[in-house]
Amino acid sequence: MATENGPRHVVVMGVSGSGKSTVAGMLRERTGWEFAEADDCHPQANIDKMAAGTPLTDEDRLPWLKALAAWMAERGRGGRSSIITCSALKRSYRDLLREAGDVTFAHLDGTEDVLSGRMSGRSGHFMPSSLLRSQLDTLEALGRDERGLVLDVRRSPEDITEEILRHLDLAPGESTAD
Ligand SMILES: Nc1ncnc2c1ncn2[C@@H]1O[C@H](COP(=O)(O)OP(=O)(O)OP(=O)(O)O)[C@@H](O)[C@H]1O
Ligand SMILES: O=C(O)[C@H](O)[C@@H](O)[C@H](O)[C@H](O)CO
Repeated sequence: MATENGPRHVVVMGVSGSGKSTVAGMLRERTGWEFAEADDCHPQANIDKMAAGTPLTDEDRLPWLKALAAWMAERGRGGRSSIITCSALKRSYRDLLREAGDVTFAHLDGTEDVLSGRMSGRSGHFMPSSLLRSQLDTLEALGRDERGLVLDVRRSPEDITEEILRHLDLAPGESTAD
């Protein structure tokens, strides 16, 4: 639950194929908040590495996470709320992102079965389904002290979006562009 009246930031998180882009797109439509897709912010070396089937290391992710935190913080300084997609698999990664200000994590949670089906059902994405296991092994669940919520990916994207909006205390249908 948000505790401030200033700008807020939502990180739609989860492993590959969990629906981050889909849900974040709906949230953006509903809120009018600024949006960044973390996959677009990876350096090419990271994309190439994942496309070749090699998981990223902490070192690979660190500059990328810092850049995402800086992007949110910059919006916040301008009084603007924002939404990003980001795997945010480890608590230490989320600690970095939290430095941006009032950050809520919406974790899209699903089993390997469901997620691998979704990954193989899409085309033209650099991420191979073979990396899903390492993503799930790396994932650290949200701690009770971390601001956020967990959503089952078997629900519809619309339903998930509504729940995130309710969690943020944003009435359904309300446009809150700020
Ligand atoms: N709640 C949902 N129910 C059913 N299908 C979904 C749901 N959310 C997303 N999908 C579908 O699952 C696939 C993966 O979704 P999406 O690309 O949004 O995931 P992602 O987490 O952004 O993936 P990545 O991090 O690998 O880019 C897409 O084909 C999308 O249409
Ligand atoms: O931290 C990571 O390993 C990456 O961000 C991955 O999660 C992918 O970029 C993303 O999921 C696209 O499939």
